[in-house]
Amino acid sequence: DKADIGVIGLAVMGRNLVLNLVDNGFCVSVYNRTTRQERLLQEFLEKEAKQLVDAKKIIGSFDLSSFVINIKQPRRILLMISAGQPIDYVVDELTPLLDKGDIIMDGGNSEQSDTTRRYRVLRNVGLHFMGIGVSGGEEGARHGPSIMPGGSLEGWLHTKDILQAISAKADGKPCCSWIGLDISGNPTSSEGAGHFVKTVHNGIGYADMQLLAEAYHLMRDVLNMDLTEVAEAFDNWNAGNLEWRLLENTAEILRFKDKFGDHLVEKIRDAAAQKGTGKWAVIEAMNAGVPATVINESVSARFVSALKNDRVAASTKLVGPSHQKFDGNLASMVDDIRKAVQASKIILYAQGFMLLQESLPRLFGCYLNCADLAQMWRGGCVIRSTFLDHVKNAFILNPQLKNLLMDEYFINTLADFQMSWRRVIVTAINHGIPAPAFSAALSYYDSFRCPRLPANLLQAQRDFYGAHTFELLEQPGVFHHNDWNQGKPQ
Ligand SMILES: O=C(O)[C@H](O)[C@@H](O)[C@H](O)[C@H](O)COP(=O)(O)O
Repeated sequence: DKADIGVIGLAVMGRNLVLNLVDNGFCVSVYNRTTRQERLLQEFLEKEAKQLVDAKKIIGSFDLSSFVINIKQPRRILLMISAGQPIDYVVDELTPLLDKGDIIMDGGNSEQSDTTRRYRVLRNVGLHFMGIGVSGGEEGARHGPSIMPGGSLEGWLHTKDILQAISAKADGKPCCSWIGLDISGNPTSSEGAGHFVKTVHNGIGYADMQLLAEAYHLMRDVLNMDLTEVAEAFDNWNAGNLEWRLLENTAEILRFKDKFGDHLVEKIRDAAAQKGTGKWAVIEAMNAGVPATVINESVSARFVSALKNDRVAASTKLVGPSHQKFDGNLASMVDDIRKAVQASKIILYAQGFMLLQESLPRLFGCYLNCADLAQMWRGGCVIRSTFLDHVKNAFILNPQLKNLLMDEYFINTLADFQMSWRRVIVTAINHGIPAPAFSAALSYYDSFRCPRLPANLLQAQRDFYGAHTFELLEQPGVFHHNDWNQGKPQ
């Protein structure tokens, strides 16, 4: 029997997706470039594949042409390899082996413009290219990731059944639906839109993680809570109405003790790495003119953290507030921090969805169904949480909603939480604890709800030094230049 689909790349994500595909009854042709170091295919066939009920469901090939021959036509091929050059390399090798109508899906974290380029090149030779965002790590790949498919609509028509079968489910619905609608809401091809949605997902993930890191920093260094107490607090929050995967994982991390009985997390060097997706999201936000300040601060916080040695040196020179013991009510401050996390999260998602709504038409000439996307992120992915139900409801109530902050549920939640939020940031400032994501979120909130920002002065300054002109309040759209030297002695 020929395989239903082919998978190239048997590292963590690839091989777990293969097992997930077999669990869902699909026969899979597998291939992995064999290098001296890597005998992933050999190992996979000898280990995981052997343990399967029906090992015949996996067809291993040590060369690309037999890998291709083993797949039913139109062939559906999923690449689970590192983004960048390796994709171009494999696509160039594959293309001559394929027939018109075959489909290549890139399931890695590729940059959207690379995906758009590949989509256009392959379209010209009759092949369907899709860039699909896959989120959820090892566990997600094995038991159901969130899948964000974009690119060739024709390709989707042939892969929808497989991708929705292996994806996570939330409320019984797959966390996988097509990304790319035309102006009247019909599905349309969308070039790199699927990967761009994944990039923004990751940017949001960075900020979700940063918010929890800032909460932990305050609870550990200002409230002097030990990590087990912090983990308990996080579990209580999760038992409440959050059900937030990252929060669950973070509590587990805080509890984890190494063989010496010490909290491992406290031994980890505080210099955060990043592979690029968060940065791409920020760059696109700048291009789109969208203030994605919470993601921006979270990416920058990783850059600051990476200056570990400089920070240690600076800590002996730069003066902060004298240490004061926290003398407030611990339980209410912990609850204030919970509200600060949730309020900041609302701002973060409002900015994230605005970035997507602004960018998809501009970059890919297509539109997004935001309620569908909230459903896609409701299960399987790194950012999954019941919070996304409120996002989904907001867009079901008003599909044209431009900013989540104008949705009733979020307006009321922010009204309830804002004073706690302010207390937390003031406490952080008074204790010299950095809270870039909390602060950026609150600043955006106060800016967005401010009818008169001081940007009138910015316009005057720009006109003063560069004659860049300004509008008058009573005459929007008409630009004036003022002679700021008039009346001055020449
Ligand atoms: O959604 C996911 O499953 C993850 O986000 C995944 O894509 C990956 O773990 C990140 O890309 C790592 O990102 P950094 O290395 O940049 O933190």
